[in-house]
Amino acid sequence: MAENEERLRRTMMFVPGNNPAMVKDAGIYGADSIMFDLEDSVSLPEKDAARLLVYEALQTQDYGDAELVVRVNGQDTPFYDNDVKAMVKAGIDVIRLPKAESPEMVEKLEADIAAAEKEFGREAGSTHLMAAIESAKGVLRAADIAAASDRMIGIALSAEDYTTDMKTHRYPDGRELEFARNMVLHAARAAGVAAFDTVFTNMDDTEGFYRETEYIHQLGFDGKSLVNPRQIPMVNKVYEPTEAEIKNAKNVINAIQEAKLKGSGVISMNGQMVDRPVVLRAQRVMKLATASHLVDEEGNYLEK
Ligand SMILES: CC(=O)SCCNC(=O)CCNC(=O)[C@H](O)C(C)(C)COP(=O)(O)OP(=O)(O)OC[C@H]1O[C@@H](n2cnc3c(N)ncnc32)[C@H](O)[C@@H]1OP(=O)(O)O
Ligand SMILES: O=C([O-])CC(=O)C(=O)O
Ligand SMILES: [Mg+2]
Repeated sequence: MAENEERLRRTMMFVPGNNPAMVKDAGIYGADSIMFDLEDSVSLPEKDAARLLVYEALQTQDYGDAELVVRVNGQDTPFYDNDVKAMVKAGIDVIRLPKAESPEMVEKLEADIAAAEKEFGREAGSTHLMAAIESAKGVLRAADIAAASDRMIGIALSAEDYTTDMKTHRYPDGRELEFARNMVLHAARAAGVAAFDTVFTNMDDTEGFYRETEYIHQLGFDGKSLVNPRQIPMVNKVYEPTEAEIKNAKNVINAIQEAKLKGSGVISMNGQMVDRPVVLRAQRVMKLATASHLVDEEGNYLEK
């Protein structure tokens, strides 16, 4: 799973699986991950048609470097088995389990994926999975859910269903989500997987979207689930390191390389101690700077 752990996942865009135009064009907006939805954006009569459409698109469309994810229907629905089989057969990168409430649910998905890989001649272990936490039960078991499978790439908070379960709704200040956000984030970090914040559904409230994204970026989330392509550049903007952060990160990496040549793991740079955590943070800044096209191949800041 090494290559997945290293992936940037700032933007994971939902694409309704029953909408041919959206499914076809989903690759043009530059999302880090494209998430085809077979669950709540697809009405019951359209479930089979959506699965067929996404299956076909995965065979024929070029989605570039984007990670391809599908949200299957829940394990308590008659659609789940066919969803998992078809998506593994099509070679999807990641299956997202909605409404995850226990590690046993993740283990079931893992077993179902493994069986499908065998049935359809896919490489064993090549299909990854993630879980969406959408209820009080799920939040309270987030740590066990996040650690339940070697195929796990991340867990996501799903606040629309979660606030319904909690008998509240979403407020502009997001205080109703504080506990869940912190639980999901800590569970993800403890398990060494990615953490995704929930969707923001008011497309006209740009200010509110920026406020929420800045907040979850500050907390430490890897990124957000999105519902609209207009949200992608806004998230990327928030995750873009500043010129000062990039220049400092480059200096840190240079300094630690020099120190290593002299056999030391810790040095002082402009009076500031530089050790492993500082270097790891600098490496993440450089990765985000590269993704934002803000540095050249040597990591030098590109003046705008
Ligand atoms: C609680 C939950 O489960 S949330 C997850 C499930 N929900 C979803 O998946 C909803 C996904 N989003 C959408 O369907 C739409 O973005 C809506 C309904 C929210 C807004 O739709 P619109 O007002 O038409 O969006 P907008 O005008 O910004 O669309 C601009 C372009 O982006 C496309 N687009 C919009 N949303 C998406 C999307 N999620 N994926 C791919 N393309 C999209 C539109 O088709 C349109 O393309 P065009 O210019 O070629 O015609
Ligand atoms: O995963 C998400 O953010 C969307 C979702 O299903 C929810 O909020 O219930
Ligand atoms: Mg939901």
